[in-house]
This record gives sequence, C-alpha cells and structure tokens, in this order.
Amino acid sequence: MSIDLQIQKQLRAADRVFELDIALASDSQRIVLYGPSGSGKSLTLKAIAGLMRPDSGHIRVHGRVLFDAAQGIDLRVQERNVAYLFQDYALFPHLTVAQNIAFGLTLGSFNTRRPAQHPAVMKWLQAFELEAIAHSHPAQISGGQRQRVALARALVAEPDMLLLDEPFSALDLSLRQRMRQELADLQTRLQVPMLLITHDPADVEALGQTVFEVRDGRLRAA
Ligand SMILES: Nc1ncnc2c1ncn2[C@@H]1O[C@H](COP(=O)(O)OP(=O)(O)OP(=O)(O)O)[C@@H](O)[C@H]1O
Repeated sequence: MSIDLQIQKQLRAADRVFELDIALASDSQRIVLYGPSGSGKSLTLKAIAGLMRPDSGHIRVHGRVLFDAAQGIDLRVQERNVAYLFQDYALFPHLTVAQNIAFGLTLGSFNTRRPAQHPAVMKWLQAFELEAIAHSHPAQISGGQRQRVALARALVAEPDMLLLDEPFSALDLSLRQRMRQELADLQTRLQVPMLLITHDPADVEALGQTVFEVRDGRLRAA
C-alpha cells in the first residue's frame, strides 16, 4: 500500500470551525487529491509531511507508520522520508542550484563547499539537465528550471513518497503543459509514488491514476 491514511482535525479561526475528516487508502503510484480552494487539500498534505498534527487517526506510507494517535506515534518531519514540493518551490535564494539540491540530502552528507561534486547531486543535475546552471542562483534561472531544481532537491534523499502542492501553478500555460509531461515521465522512470493536490482539472487528466475529490474537509471517490 503506497498510502493508508485516516485523519481527523478540527481547526478554529475566529468564528469559523473547519472539520477535516479524511480516509484514503491506495496502492496507486499517482494519486491526485482534487478540489476547490479551502477544501482541505493542503492540510492533508501537511499532515502526511508532519507539518500539521491531526487530532486523531493514523498515517502509513509504504507500510511505515508515520503517525498513529492511538499508539502515540508521531514521527518528526525529518524521520518521515517523504518529500514535499511547495507551491512556490521554496528554493533558497542565496544558495546556488547545486547547493539547493544538496540541501535535500541528509545532514551527514551535506557539504556546502563543493555540492556540485557530490555523487547524488551530480546525478540529479544530470537527470534534470541542470549542469550548465549548477552555479546559478534561483533568481537567475527560468520557472521551469526552478521547478526542476525543487524536484531534484525533493528527490535527492530518495523519499518513499513525493508530495506535490499545486506544482504547476507558478508556471505559464505552455510551460505548465510541458512540465506536467515531464513529471509524468519522471514518475514512470523513477517509480516514486506521488500524491499531488490541485484544483486544476488538467493536472487530474495528466497525472491522476487514482483521483479523490475533496469537499468541505471530506473525500469522495471521483
Ligand atoms: N491554522 C488554521 N486555523 C484555522 N483554520 C485553518 C487553518 N489552516 C487552514 N484552515 C482552514 O482549513 C480549510 C482548509 O484549508 P486548506 O489549506 O487545506 O485548503 P486547500 O484545499 O488546500 O485550499 P487551497 O487550494 O486554496 O490551498 C480552509 O477553510 C482554511 O481556512
């Protein structure tokens, strides 16, 4: 099973209460959570990554328990072995492309001085055709290149699952189409299970092998 998740969370803000109550289990390699803004997609993704703690339930990825309220298990973000690709990619502006990718490595092997020489960093620079811009900074490269750098940084630690938050929203239309195809090809090549959240039907079309629709904090099979 790629993922087995059942979580509840109640969030209060001023006079509003939002109830998240999500249960999904799938062994698909490409899962898409699809739904309108404010439906609970990001909260679900954050719970898997360990950035939001559910009130109750459990989360298992690849058979590994990341969270289980009843058993008192709540692995730290660094222990979860899942990669999170943020909507705006969250690259470090003061680090080069190679340094950004190296940052995704576990602390023991992180070497800021010569990251472009690290075998794992070299592998991803080559895989994403980023060698020529290895020493550039994020502000000096294109949107598509930035996305590839963010993907490389997410994948360099060989995660059990790749979590993607609206990965194409920052790109213009033509690039979006191309990057969708790139991501689909990449997923086929690497066989890393991915879970993507989006409100864009074109993402569902291109990448959704298994699709769940999220409405008002709950799922319904799409
Ligand atoms: N810290 C918080 N406190 C209170 N309410 C919150 C908090 N974080 C999120 N919410 C509420 O929970 C609901 C779901 O938020 P979430 O970010 O998961 O939506 P989403 O489906 O990812 O939307 P979008 O596509 O706009 O990012 C929203 O109504 C939001 O206002």
